[in-house]
Amino acid sequence: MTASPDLLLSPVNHASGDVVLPGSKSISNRVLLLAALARGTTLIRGVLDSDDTRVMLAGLMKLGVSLDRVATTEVEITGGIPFERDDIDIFLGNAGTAFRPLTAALALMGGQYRLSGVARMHERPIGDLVEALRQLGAAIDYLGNPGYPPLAISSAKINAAQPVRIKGNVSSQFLTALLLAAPIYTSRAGQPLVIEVEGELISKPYILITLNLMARFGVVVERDGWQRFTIPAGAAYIAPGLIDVEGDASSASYFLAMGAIGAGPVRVHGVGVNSIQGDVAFADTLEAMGATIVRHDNFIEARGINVAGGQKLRAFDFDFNLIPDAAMTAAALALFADGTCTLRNIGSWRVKETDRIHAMHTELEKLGASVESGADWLRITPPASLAQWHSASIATYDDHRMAMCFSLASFGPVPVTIQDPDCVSKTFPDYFKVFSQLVQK
Ligand SMILES: O=C(O)C1=C[C@@H](OP(=O)(O)O)[C@@H](O)[C@H](O)C1
Ligand SMILES: C=C(OP(=O)(O)O)C(=O)O
Repeated sequence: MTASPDLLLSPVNHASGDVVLPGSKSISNRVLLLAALARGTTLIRGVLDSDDTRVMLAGLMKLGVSLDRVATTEVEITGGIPFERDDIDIFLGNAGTAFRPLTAALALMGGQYRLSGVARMHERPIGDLVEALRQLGAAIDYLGNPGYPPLAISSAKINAAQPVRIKGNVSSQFLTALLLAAPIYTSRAGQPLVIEVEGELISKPYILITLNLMARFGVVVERDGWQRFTIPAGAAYIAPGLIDVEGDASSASYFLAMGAIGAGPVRVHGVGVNSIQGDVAFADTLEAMGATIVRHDNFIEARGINVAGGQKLRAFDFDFNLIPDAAMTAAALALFADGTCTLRNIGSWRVKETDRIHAMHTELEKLGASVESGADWLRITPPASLAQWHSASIATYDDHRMAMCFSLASFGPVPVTIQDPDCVSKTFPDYFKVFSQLVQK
């Protein structure tokens, strides 16, 4: 794919205003699949309209799911299993939340399918999920490198007599995928499906999103800590009628960060105190850095210092394992801190849209920061003075979050160029339009 033209951002001084957030990617793709698997009709409102949800929708349509796009952000789905069509090729771009759950669902459903994505998706691991599905009898072949997409799935006899063991230290999406797909088995079987997590589980709040949404579709998972999950015998999805998707809490992080460094207030609408998304905890990180946060039922507001006027955020040293996506926003904010900032326990960054530890390290250095990094950590010392900032052209590595994070660098004293800004289309096609409406010179 050809890259979009560079975007030059001149220095900005102030940010304030209101943002209506696009729908949550994590909730949208889970709910689209759940509605497709559920008996009955679900109207889903507030669905994210972006690359990641478009590949999920296109995949479901190819599978013969009855799906009506009522409006850009509204989809009506009449579900039921098995899906109508098989023996098809499904392309899922670089959407982890589409690729991993669909792999599990189709492997348990029966039928022949070939699943592929963009080149980077073929470098993102899926072996731990495939191993778990094979324990259940699933027939999955690697069409390229072992442990990675593309995959070929064939019909097989599924049997969950023994607990299935799955690793969760590379991505929580493998456990999410198995949980979401489990009722395809339990609805037809006279026995429960028991999942045991082997070793450490990362990104835990995403599992809570999965369990919450499964419950809304009538499947209550019995849970013993983070170790053991039981989907009861006979458990089947039933359409809840209507689902409203929350605003995306990871997308909210960029705007809340703008309120924190551009005086504010910036108010994001669509997420609030009762959000089921772990990334709302990014507001706590901002508070620790010196921002003032107001939390409401359906909005969060940030106000803070004015870095253009010479003020600084408090430096931090945090474990970011629970909020790996919003953690990138914290890394960009380190440019405005009063000392060295450390991000720990972010090893999953290595296998996301790009190697994010490498990408962050390289691009923050271009702006004048001193950066060190290791297998699962990043340490950033901001430019010592305004004179130490360098104007830079930031590579974005086809990673939407690199583009969105580095827009925050425009609160510094130098112009910043964002390469291939349209890569934000993975989760937030309008990001730079909304950004420009909030900032003032
Ligand atoms: O389940 C989800 O919706 C997600 C889980 C996280 O991935 P990992 O579990 O791989 O960290 C996160 O980074 C991703 O953007 C969305
Ligand atoms: C890691 C991400 O995406 P994916 O759902 O493809 O894993 C992300 O959006 O930051």
